[in-house]
Amino acid sequence: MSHNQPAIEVSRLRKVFHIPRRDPGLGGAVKALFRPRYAEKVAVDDISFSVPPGEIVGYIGVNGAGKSTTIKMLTGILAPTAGLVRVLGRDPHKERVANARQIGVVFGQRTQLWWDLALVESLNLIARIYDVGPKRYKELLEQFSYTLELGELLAKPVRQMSLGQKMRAELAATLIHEPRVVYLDEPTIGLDVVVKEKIRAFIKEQNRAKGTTVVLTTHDLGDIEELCGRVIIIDAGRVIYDGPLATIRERFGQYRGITFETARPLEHPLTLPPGAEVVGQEERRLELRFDRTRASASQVAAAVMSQLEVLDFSLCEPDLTSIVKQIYGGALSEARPA
Ligand SMILES: Nc1ncnc2c1ncn2[C@@H]1O[C@H](COP(=O)(O)OP(=O)(O)OP(=O)(O)O)[C@@H](O)[C@H]1O
Repeated sequence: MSHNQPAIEVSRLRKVFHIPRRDPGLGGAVKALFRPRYAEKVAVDDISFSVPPGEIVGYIGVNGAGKSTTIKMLTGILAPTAGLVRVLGRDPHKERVANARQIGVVFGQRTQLWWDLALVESLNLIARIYDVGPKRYKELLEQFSYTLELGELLAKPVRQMSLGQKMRAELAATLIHEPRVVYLDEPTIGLDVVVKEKIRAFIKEQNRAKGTTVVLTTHDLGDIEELCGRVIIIDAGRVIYDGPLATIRERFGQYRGITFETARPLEHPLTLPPGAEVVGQEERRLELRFDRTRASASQVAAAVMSQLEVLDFSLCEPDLTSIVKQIYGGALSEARPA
């Protein structure tokens, strides 16, 4: 691979799924058997981007946006309907074996470890499958044991591990053959803050030390904040933003969310300070958003509490759904969808 060749290149990529459609009931089942009909679902709709070697890029979007489908085409599991994919210069679907040697994948919920084997035995096997030399393997095992704190986990079978332990084990297994490109799908989902931090530090270190290219899919904006200089936001199969995280932070860091738990459901409209608005409401939960340059959290809280009996409230950072909504609303005029 030459120096200026991107690690990943995707051009006009499309994936269309054909979903069998049938009328309800037995009649429908019989009819479908003889004359199957299909509905088309365009999961990835003309996506292009390229990732230089050594970059950590956040690939984000709300549920169903098309992230996993893109990753599956990048790993070679799925063939594109149209368009081009190149990973380290290869077509990942046509050259699956060669591609697999140089990539690593963590899919949040699934495991590549042997359920009943002690972690170290799984790692031994994986190292052998990927031809990791014994000396290098020993070094890596030591490094990983240190940064991922694998210590007493090495002797433990995966079935006995907690969620956070499993994820640390999974990362070790994925990186033990030193892949040049790594796809991480929700690597910190469901984990507590301490484990999240460990995992983020590990990813950062691998990237810095080895120039590993990382594509990170996550709903956790904390992961993105800490790891990614660049984000690609997709929605309904299309790229709606591709650029520095800093731009997103500047434009949206302005907004904060505040959620109230109230004694009774809201019955009348609220009077709020300028820059504050209600964005969600259900039963006894009230979600507000406010512009930090125009109102403070305490002003908003005081206004709500003077009109409603509040049991509890919490502040939150802007989430992805609200960012996507604002992009559609024109918050990033240079990145508006076509
Ligand atoms: N094998 C399949 N057959 C039919 N439709 C599919 C298939 N896989 C995905 N889809 C559909 O394609 C769209 C994109 O799905 P995809 O899994 O890529 O989204 P995602 O962004 O990864 O979502 P999530 O964050 O929920 O994982 C969804 O509407 C989904 O229902």
